Amino acid sequence: MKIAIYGQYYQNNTEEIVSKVITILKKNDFEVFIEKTFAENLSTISTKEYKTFSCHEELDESTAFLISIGGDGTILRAVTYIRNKNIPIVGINSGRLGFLATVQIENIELFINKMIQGNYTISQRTLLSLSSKPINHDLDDLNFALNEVSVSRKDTTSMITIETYLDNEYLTSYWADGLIISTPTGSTGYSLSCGGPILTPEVKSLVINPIAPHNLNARPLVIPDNTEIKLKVSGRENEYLVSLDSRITSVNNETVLYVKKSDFSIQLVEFPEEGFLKTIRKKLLWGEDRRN
Ligand SMILES: NC(=O)c1ccc[n+]([C@@H]2O[C@H](COP(=O)([O-])OP(=O)(O)OC[C@H]3O[C@@H](n4cnc5c(N)ncnc54)[C@H](O)[C@@H]3O)[C@@H](O)[C@H]2O)c1
Ligand SMILES: Nc1ncnc2c1ncn2[C@@H]1O[C@H](COP(=O)(O)OP(=O)(O)OP(=O)(O)O)[C@@H](O)[C@H]1O
Repeated sequence: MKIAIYGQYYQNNTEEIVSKVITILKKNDFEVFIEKTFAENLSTISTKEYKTFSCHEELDESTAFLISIGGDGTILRAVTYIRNKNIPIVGINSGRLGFLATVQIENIELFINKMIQGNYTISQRTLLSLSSKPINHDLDDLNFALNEVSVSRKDTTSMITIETYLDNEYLTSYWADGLIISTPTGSTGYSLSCGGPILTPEVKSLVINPIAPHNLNARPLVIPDNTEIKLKVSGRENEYLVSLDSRITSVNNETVLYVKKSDFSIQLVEFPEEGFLKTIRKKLLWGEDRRN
């Protein structure tokens, strides 16, 4: 069986983490594939010994799991390799928060063995896809997001106006720094920081959340995830920013954006000991009250 390993950064402890993972995988006769740039930085790993992949086309669809080593940012990047291949992601958290990457370094052996033995569940995560009129080639290839699509002001402190339509029906024009359209997964990311609600991962909804609206009655709105959202942006500058997770580009004000649920989802491996409810308690200190 094939297993892919992906990491974005190389740190002091990377070597140790990767060799721990590989030792277990080899013991269980897995065929290991490592992302090329990541593998080239690993001095104790011979790239000749392992096959590598350097783009999504080179990641085989028959890969049983992709093990992501890093933080949440690394998982977001891993998604750009997996796309619609249905390869489940196991996130080892060597980063800070590790909200999506739930396996802590000290538990690598325990959880990789659980993965091998099938003691896990799959959490299906909705993604958003983005299209535009006129077509913008910067948005062509990586036009999907696990967390959110956002628009925001560019090169100005002046707010932008975001005319918003749901299934072609006018909703409102937000006057704000920007607007976030978040998936349930993204509801604990940027949207949360802008006062948005937390959605449990399997909820079939999206959140539309203005960024710092200068208005007392603009609140986050939860909508069904089969809604198509149309955005028309205007402002003092000729361009605005569009982000998809950690990726960002500029588009001009004539560009109309269409955001909708992608036709594929991402599978996150979830271990019963590290489920979503425990994660929000542990990592967001959800509901913690020092008086009790
Ligand atoms: N003010 C904010 O809170 C803010 C601003 C911009 C982006 N972000 C988030 O950062 C993501 C991009 O990640 P990056 O690594 O490039 O940026 P980064 O380095 O600024 O890290 C962002 C932080 O958000 C956390 N995070 C990311 N996705 C999360 C999720 N689904 N649930 C809980 N926490 C999550 C990460 O653990 C990290 O601590 C975006 O998709 C967005 O959700 C947050
Ligand atoms: N391959 C790696 N090996 C060891 N440590 C890593 C590796 N990749 C990332 N890290 C650590 O994780 C940090 C954050 O990584 P990443 O950008 O993936 O996550 P993030 O989006 O900042 O989220 P988080 O808050 O979960 O760390 C890095 O600055 C580094 O300290």
